[in-house]
Amino acid sequence: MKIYSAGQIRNWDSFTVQNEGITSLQLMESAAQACTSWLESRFGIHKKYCILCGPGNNGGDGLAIARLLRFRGAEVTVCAEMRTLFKTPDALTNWKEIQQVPSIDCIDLKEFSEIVPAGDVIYIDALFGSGFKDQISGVYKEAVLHLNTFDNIKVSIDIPSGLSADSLAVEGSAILRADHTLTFQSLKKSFLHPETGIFCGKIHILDIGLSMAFDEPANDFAIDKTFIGQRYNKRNDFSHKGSFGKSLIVAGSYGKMGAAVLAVRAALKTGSGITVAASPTSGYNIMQTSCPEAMFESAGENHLTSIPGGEEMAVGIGPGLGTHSETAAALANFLQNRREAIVLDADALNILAASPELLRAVPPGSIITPHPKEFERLFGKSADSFAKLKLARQQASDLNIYFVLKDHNTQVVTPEGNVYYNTTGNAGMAKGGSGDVLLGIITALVAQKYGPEDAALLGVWLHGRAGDLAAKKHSQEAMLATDLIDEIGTVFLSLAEGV
Ligand SMILES: NC(=O)C1=CN([C@@H]2O[C@H](COP(=O)(O)OP(=O)(O)OC[C@H]3O[C@@H](n4cnc5c(N)ncnc54)[C@H](OP(=O)(O)O)[C@@H]3O)[C@@H](O)[C@H]2O)[C@@H](O)CC1
Ligand SMILES: [K+]
Repeated sequence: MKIYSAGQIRNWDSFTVQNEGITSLQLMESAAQACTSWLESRFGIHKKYCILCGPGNNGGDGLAIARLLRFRGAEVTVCAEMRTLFKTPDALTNWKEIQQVPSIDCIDLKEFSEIVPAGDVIYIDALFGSGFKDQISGVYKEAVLHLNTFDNIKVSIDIPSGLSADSLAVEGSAILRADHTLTFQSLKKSFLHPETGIFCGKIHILDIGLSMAFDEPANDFAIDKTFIGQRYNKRNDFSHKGSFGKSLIVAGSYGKMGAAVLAVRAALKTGSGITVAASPTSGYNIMQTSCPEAMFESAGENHLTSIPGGEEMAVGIGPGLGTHSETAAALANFLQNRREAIVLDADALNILAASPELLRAVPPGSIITPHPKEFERLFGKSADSFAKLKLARQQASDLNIYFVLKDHNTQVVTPEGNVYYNTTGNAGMAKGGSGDVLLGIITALVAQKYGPEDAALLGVWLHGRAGDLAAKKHSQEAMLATDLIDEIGTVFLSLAEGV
């Protein structure tokens, strides 16, 4: 799914009006109907709503929702700024319609800050949407700050008010903290960054009938199920283990063999035909017992002192390696001789951070998977996640490599400057071992001849989906990286069925 900017969303709106033979007022009605149906299916009928309406079309949506909810038997109060009222023709039309509907209470927004919340009222935020600029002030700010103190359920229409669709909010500005955001047709960029996404609560994408023929270039994408379905290659019945390639997982040191085992098990479960663990000899028994399906290649005593060439193999390096100077030298030597793309994580990245000149030796097309601290060690501190992404885009292009920036919505950054936000995964995955599993998954996909972009995209999506299934079974608190590996099979089954 493409992620359009606020300006492009406006173009999408106009395109739909021009090409689908509907008016902008009908589009507003369609948006209001989608929201009303969602509210009823979620909260039931005959509920009490208080709808805060802003001056533009987001406010117009709120008014149309108020009318539809009232017709369906809900108790509805509308709060709007009576001094300036509504600025767009469609919002004004809906304001006139509201006057015809019996028993909708209308109160001035300036009185809202005096309101004491009633426990059973659901608050709808239709103050500002994609036309919002800068920061909230005056009566709108007071309303948002007051509403944020309520424990009641808060539902934002399209975007939490005060949040821009495309960028970080102005520091210190008021933003509505929603429990749910009902957004139209596609995700907005700000929903996918931690500083801004935190205001959205649970995000629900509603189809309001924007034209599917609309197509403008974009550099930002969300990795969703349809997208993955197009990139996943089903196995054919006449394959043998050689068809699925060989993975070499270079991982582990004395006391850190767990990370190596997780990466190797993940590679095995992701379908690598032949999987070899290159680890220190002290980890031999651990690896052979935990992963009998894998082969073992000794590459040092207690830490790695050499890295096998891995010719014709997909190579993933990093989990549990440690940063011993001999291991660092082995990695430097390997990079200088390796031509084909590789996957790097964890201590491999820490070694690169200590010798940044080595970054230039990373083969083109390689995938590196830093968590926020590892990225900072490699490229320095960024002011925020938007600035970090800009830096990652620049580095991916300069170094001709792919980044997997691990985060709440992990981002895959390509050398061409595209960013793909992952939409699977949960907070239960923010624990030791999860990154080791991701390295194993991506390496196994590279072994199966996925190009680096598809391996990274499919890898992060699959990893997150397996994490979601593990959380469902065990809870976010109790789930382990091994539980995640156990769910990889279920994800493949659903992919093969096209679900
Ligand atoms: N996408 C679609 O296809 C569809 C979109 N729809 C809906 O339309 C919404 C977008 O509507 P929109 O463009 O009218 O903008 P919106 O967010 O209501 O705000 C603009 C108003 O706020 C004002 N304003 C701005 N910043 C301000 C500030 N800091 N402080 C104070 N005021 C400020 C601004 O004033 P101005 O800048 O013009 O002076 C203007 O009056 C979208 O989110 C969705 O809900 C659906 O109806 C149907 C299909
Ligand atoms: K809103």
